[in-house]
Amino acid sequence: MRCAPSPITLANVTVAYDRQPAVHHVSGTFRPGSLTAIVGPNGAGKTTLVKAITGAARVDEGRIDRGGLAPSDIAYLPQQAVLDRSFPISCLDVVLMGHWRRVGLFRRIGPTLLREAEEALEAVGLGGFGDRPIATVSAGQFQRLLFARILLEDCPVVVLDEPFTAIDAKTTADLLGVVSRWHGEGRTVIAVLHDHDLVRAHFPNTLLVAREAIAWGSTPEVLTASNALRARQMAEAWAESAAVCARAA
Ligand SMILES: Nc1ncnc2c1ncn2[C@@H]1O[C@H](COP(=O)(O)OP(=O)(O)OP(=O)(O)O)[C@@H](O)[C@H]1O
Repeated sequence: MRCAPSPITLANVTVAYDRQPAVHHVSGTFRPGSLTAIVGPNGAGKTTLVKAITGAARVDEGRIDRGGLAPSDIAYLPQQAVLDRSFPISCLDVVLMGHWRRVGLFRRIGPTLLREAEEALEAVGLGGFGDRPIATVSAGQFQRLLFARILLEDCPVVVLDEPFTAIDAKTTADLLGVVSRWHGEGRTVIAVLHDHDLVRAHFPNTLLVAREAIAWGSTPEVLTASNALRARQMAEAWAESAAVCARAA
């Protein structure tokens, strides 16, 4: 790992689009080496929150303390829908992009880096796929590819947004194995997920969001029927046309 993970602390974090808060007043800490699921109804602010954590969205109020880590120390896998697979490059090229933080865009990729990329492809079950154009791989194979790229990035913090959506059971199981490997290596892993059974089985900690943090702690304590009901009620009560958050910061 490039460096040790630090706690990531959210203090009263609000993120807004056009002054309309998407998620607000979230406080809490992702401990170093923790494995946390972020769950909540559609439109609850999960993606917005992880974008703020990775530095991809601006925090309007409050603060995110990454404990000295830069946003570039955080590997981020966005939702599949935002990724364009028509780009004419090979699977190996995609994985090699995982090196750029360490070597820059223009340094020659030598045999060691190339071998690491091939090993990453093997690790996600895509040995031999290096020369394939990305337009020819399935959605599940492409997700494996993106996990291989994160393997190369070697970041202390990994943030995944809905990594198993539209992915079959075998691919999900294999990629959960990679998540478990990252956790075992002491990295901090945060994943936005919708499948509560999967969260219960594989994620020790959970943050339940419905525009604000409904609960954050150990998964069995967070994923209760009463918290789920509260989250649903909060999400349904949210008026999209509501004015700027009225609650005092
Ligand atoms: N770029 C944007 N501009 C304006 N509003 C946005 C933007 N992105 C998200 N929003 C709004 O912010 C709110 C939270 O969206 P977000 O995508 O963070 O929720 P989510 O919990 O990840 O949802 P889902 O589970 O459906 O992916 C929604 O009301 C959404 O319409």
